[in-house]
Amino acid sequence: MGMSVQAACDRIQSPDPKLLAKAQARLDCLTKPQGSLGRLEEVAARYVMMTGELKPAIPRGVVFTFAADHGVTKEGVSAYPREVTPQMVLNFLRGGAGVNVLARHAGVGVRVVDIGVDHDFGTLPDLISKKVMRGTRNLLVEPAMTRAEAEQSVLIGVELATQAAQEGIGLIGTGDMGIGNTTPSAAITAVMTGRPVSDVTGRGTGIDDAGHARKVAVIQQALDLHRPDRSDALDVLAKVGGLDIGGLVGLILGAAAARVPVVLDGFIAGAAALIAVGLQPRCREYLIASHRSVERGHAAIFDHLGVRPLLDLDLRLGEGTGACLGMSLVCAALKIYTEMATFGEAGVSEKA
Ligand SMILES: Cc1cc2ncn([C@H]3O[C@H](COP(=O)(O)O)[C@@H](O)[C@H]3O)c2cc1C
Ligand SMILES: O=C(O)c1cccnc1
Repeated sequence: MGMSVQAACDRIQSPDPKLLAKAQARLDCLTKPQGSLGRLEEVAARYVMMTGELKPAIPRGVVFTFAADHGVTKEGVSAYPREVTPQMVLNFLRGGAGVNVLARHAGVGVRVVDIGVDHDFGTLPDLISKKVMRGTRNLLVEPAMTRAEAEQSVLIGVELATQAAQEGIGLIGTGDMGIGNTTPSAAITAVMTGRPVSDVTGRGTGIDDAGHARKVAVIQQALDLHRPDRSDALDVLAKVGGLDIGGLVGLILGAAAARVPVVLDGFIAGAAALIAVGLQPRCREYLIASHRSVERGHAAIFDHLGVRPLLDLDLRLGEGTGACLGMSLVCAALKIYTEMATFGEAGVSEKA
């Protein structure tokens, strides 16, 4: 691969705000009261600014679903057993998971990446095999990853996003599959936003009150033990993160460097975004948040990033399900931008 995380960050440029104004000027000529398509207008204008395409084609979209296991599942922090991670990977490859259905609905592809599942899949034609190791270590007792392992996970995401951009993919969505991954996501959120652990820790797959209390205690003990340095986002990712989250961090950085907009899924994607923005604040400009998840702490991520989600559907699944819906809205916004008639073309009178 030969690239460092630093080099990946350095390639990201801030978009030109003049493009936003140009796009808004076109939107204001379309046959509707000014601003009446609200956030669809904002999304279209931001897409134009991010990509630099003043007449954008409707992009081909792909959701990358990063799958990995988490050592912290030993502590009883999920309502489901660890074996579900590889089982769901096979479900993704057969097209039977929630993300497959919503991806078909949205007209986007799904690419499944094994970045750290604790299972030997052998060779499966449609699985992107990038296993760093068979799951992270238990963050309650030791760092989840070494710094080198965390970097490796990020660089895998960078490489996949870079390749997708080279293929002409114009919209990238984030997806995750990893039993236990709301625990590292909450840990990252607590560190990066500075909020108390109990404020940003939710029920994930649906743990009960006792399980939730255990989850909060596990995260608090891990933070007390490892003291991750929030000014060094890679340190946070390594000590209390996950391989799936690392892949998403790289996906965001690689997409931003290629000027490909990234549609974030739920809470796990939000945690990855906190790390990516911690590494390179400029990548924030390439993010579109699809929805606000039920998971406690997601709102704190949006507050911290200054990002506003498009949808609020009480989703709490992950996989990239919300991202698919968000990508469909991005395409709707771009069709408005490119297909609607202007006042001049349609002979409609403008505002008095
Ligand atoms: C059948 C099934 C399918 C899923 N697809 C995504 N997740 C989601 O739930 C997990 C995170 O929640 P927790 O931290 O509580 O384990 C992740 O795998 C996430 O992708 C699923 C979970 C299950 C059980
Ligand atoms: O917000 C999410 O993406 C989420 C929430 C709970 C469980 N899995 C994923």
